Formats: sequence, structure tokens, C-alpha cells
Amino acid sequence: MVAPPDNDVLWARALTYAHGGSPALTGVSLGVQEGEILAVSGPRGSGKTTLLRCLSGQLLPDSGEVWFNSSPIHTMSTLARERLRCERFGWIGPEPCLVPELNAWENAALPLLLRGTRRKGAKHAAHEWLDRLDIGDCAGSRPATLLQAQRQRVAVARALAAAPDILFADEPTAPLHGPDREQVLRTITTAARSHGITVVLTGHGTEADALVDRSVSLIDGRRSGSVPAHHAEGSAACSVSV
Ligand SMILES: Nc1ncnc2c1ncn2[C@@H]1O[C@H](COP(=O)(O)OP(=O)(O)OP(=O)(O)O)[C@@H](O)[C@H]1O
Repeated sequence: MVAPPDNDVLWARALTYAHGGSPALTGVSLGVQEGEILAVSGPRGSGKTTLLRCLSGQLLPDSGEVWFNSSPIHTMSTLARERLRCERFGWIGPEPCLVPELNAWENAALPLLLRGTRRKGAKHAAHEWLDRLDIGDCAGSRPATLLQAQRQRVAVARALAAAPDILFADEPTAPLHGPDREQVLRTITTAARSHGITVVLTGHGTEADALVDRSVSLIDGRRSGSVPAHHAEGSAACSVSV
């Protein structure tokens, strides 16, 4: 086992993963620097979600390594990975997945409360992020009474309120439309830059290109290119095999 480069907060080497025998990742290697905002793009089924789930410790790769700072995630116990995810990582999925019995601010405060933050502080942070995401008025409402786009903003607030070291965002704007998509993406990336949060986000297209530092793409579970974001429009022309 070789330790990762010092300047990579997240580092993966030769990851493979198969869902029930069907390969989803085939030898993917990736390094993410501290504070970097990285987009992982690729067509449907190319392995983006599986990669994020391996990087965030939700899935153990069949082979390969994942390191967070100097800690190998792939050899951690389930309990240690759960603690790492709770204390250091944030997750936004394409569906909001809120707790139906809790209102919006309680959902947004949940990771902080689970970490032992006092209720007053957690409530304050939750309200602050709900306000920034323009849904402060919904703070007392339960998920069932909210629109799907509002629920997704609550999920974004929940991830950001906990100030994670790394935020994994798997198609975070999937339930949103038009200008809402750009506003939420911009809120995520602006928050990440001002709070020093490293971000790995996925998407199908190039809508995040202007907001991220670097973009890599997957095709059929393999890396197909890595370019600085401002060059991403020409990515097809300058793709390299990794
Ligand atoms: N739970 C599962 N069981 C079986 N196969 C799966 C499962 N999850 C993903 N797959 C398969 O693994 C491959 C990679 O899927 P994955 O969801 O990682 O890709 P993706 O790029 O995120 O796709 P999308 O853009 O549609 O979300 C696909 O062929 C998919 O059908």
C-alpha cells in the first residue's frame, strides 16, 4: 500500500467495483487537492455515482485504494467509515431523502445534532443556510408540504450547515429546473470556496464547468480525460487515457 501524495486530500488508485457481477468501475485513479472543486462528468451509466460512493466510503471497492488525508478508507471498519462520513463528509444526492417527521430546519440541522452540536447552534446554522438558499420561509415546514425543488434545497442546506471537509454532490441539481439549477450550483461552489470545502460533484453535461476548478470524465467505468475547467469545452479534443 503506497501512501498518497501530500497535497491530495482525497486520493484513489485503480478502483474497481462491480454491481452483482456487472462492472461499474474499471481501474479508476483520481486525486483531489484540498479546497478543489472537481466535476466528474460522463454519460448515464458511466460509473459517476459508483465512484462517488466509493470515494465517500459508502461502498468498499472490490480492489484499489481510497485515502482521505493519510487515512486509508478502504481498510477501515464499517463503524470507522460511518464516523468519518458523519464527521468529515457531506453528501447531496439527486433525491433529497429528508426525514419526514422533522421540519426543514431540523432536517438541515441533523448532521450537526448527530455530531453533538448544541441545539441552539445547530438551529442557527440550519436557518442561516436555509436563508441563503432562499427557503428560510419553509424552515418550520415538513418535507411533505414542500415542493421537490424546495426539499432539494433543504438537502443542500443540510450538507453545507455541517461544514464538511469534503462535499460529495451527486447530480445535486437533478430535481431543479432552469435558473434554480444555476443558483443552487453557485451557492454550493461559493460556500465551498468561502469555507475551504473540497467538492466532488457529478453531472451529465457542462453546466458546472464555469464554476469548478477541474473536470474529469468517465466512460464505461474508466477515466477518459482530465482538464482544467476553463478548457473543458474542448475536452473531447484533448482527452487522454489514464
Ligand atoms: N444497485 C445497482 N445494481 C446493479 N447495477 C447497478 C447498480 N447501480 C448502478 N448499476 C450499474 O452500474 C453502472 C454504473 O452506474 P452508475 O449509477 O454508477 O453510473 P452513473 O454514471 O452515475 O449513471 P447516472 O448518470 O444514470 O446516474 C451502470 O451500468 C448501472 O446500470
